[in-house]
Amino acid sequence: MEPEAPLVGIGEAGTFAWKVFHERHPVMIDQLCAAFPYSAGTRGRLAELLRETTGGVVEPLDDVAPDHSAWQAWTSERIGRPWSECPFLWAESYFFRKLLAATGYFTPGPWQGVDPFAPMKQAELRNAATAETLKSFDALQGLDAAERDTAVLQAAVWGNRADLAFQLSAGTTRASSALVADEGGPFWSLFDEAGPVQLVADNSAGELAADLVLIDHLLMTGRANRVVLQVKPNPYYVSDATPADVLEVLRHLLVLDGEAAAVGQRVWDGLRDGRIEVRAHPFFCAPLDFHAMPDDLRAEFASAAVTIMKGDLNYRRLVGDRHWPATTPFAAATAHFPGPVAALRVLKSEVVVGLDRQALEALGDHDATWRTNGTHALVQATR
Ligand SMILES: O=P(O)(O)OC[C@H]1O[C@](O)(CO)[C@@H](O)[C@@H]1O
Repeated sequence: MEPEAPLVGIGEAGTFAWKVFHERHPVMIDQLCAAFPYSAGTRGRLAELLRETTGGVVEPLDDVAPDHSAWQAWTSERIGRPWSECPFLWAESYFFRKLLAATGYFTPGPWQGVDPFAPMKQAELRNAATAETLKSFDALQGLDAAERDTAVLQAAVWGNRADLAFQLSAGTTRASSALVADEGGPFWSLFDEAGPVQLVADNSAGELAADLVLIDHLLMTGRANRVVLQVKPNPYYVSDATPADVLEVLRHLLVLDGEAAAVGQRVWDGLRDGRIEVRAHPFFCAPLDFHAMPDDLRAEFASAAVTIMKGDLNYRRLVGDRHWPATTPFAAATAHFPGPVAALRVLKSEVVVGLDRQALEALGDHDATWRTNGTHALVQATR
């Protein structure tokens, strides 16, 4: 593989990453200011954040949050440099960290610890589409084992469409078409004997509910003897799941009927007896890819029988947020990862690897909107 494929950057006007900063972020900030009675000071800081990140230079953090020194290390090289020169992955993460600080999330006072994205996540959890997804879990009971494997996997993959940052520009009604890589067979063969599984979650609400169904299924079928559900330590990328969101989704499942409630109860019991554990390593909000993960997290993944990476952002962090040729083998792009790994993702950014040439030709690489418009997904797996 090419080790030096260029990083995706945010500087080139009109590119997908540039649009995230110049078109999507202003909409998101407007939504936040409509959802909360933020003071003029807070609104001013949010406006300044937009100005800084779309035309300014990288400014240091001015808060004293517990993660301040970690961020100093992650940002020191870029302070004073134009945002337009920054890699997309780095820039987006720092944007969200600064956004939290601007809302007072880290400052003692009434806004400390208030998740600015909570209203959106709660609305998503209670909307009609999520209700329909949760109701559809009832059908699992009537399926045979192979059909149930397929249904649970599909729900976990397509659940990743429920991403509020993405919906800000893509709209909510997209037709699903296809899996650009469909390695369901290799995915299930990773679980040839029961072992500990790591599931690195992405979004809350319907996606997290589908992830809990997958976790329950792995435990119920004896493929996993223990599952660690990794979530974000802080609100991030709008709808990413935090520990508080896990509880919110679980409580929501428990008051429903049917299979959703049954899964909720089994997950609750699993949390109580230790077969399921929720963790929120600080690195999951770092502006770095998984090549740079710290030793303790690497050791966690190394001790897992299988790690499942959910979603677009985790995919970018897994393979590196670079302009890889799409035919770069998934195994080569993830060779740095310390154990068997699978990716379940709806495509919402340009990065993709592991496609065969024929599939790529059929998709038409001259019009690359399939890479970013949320109509395509993938299941990839490697030992
Ligand atoms: O929730 P997901 O699947 O990680 O998607 C988030 C994606 O949305 C974006 O913020 C913009 O598409 C990407 O940067 C990111 O990869």
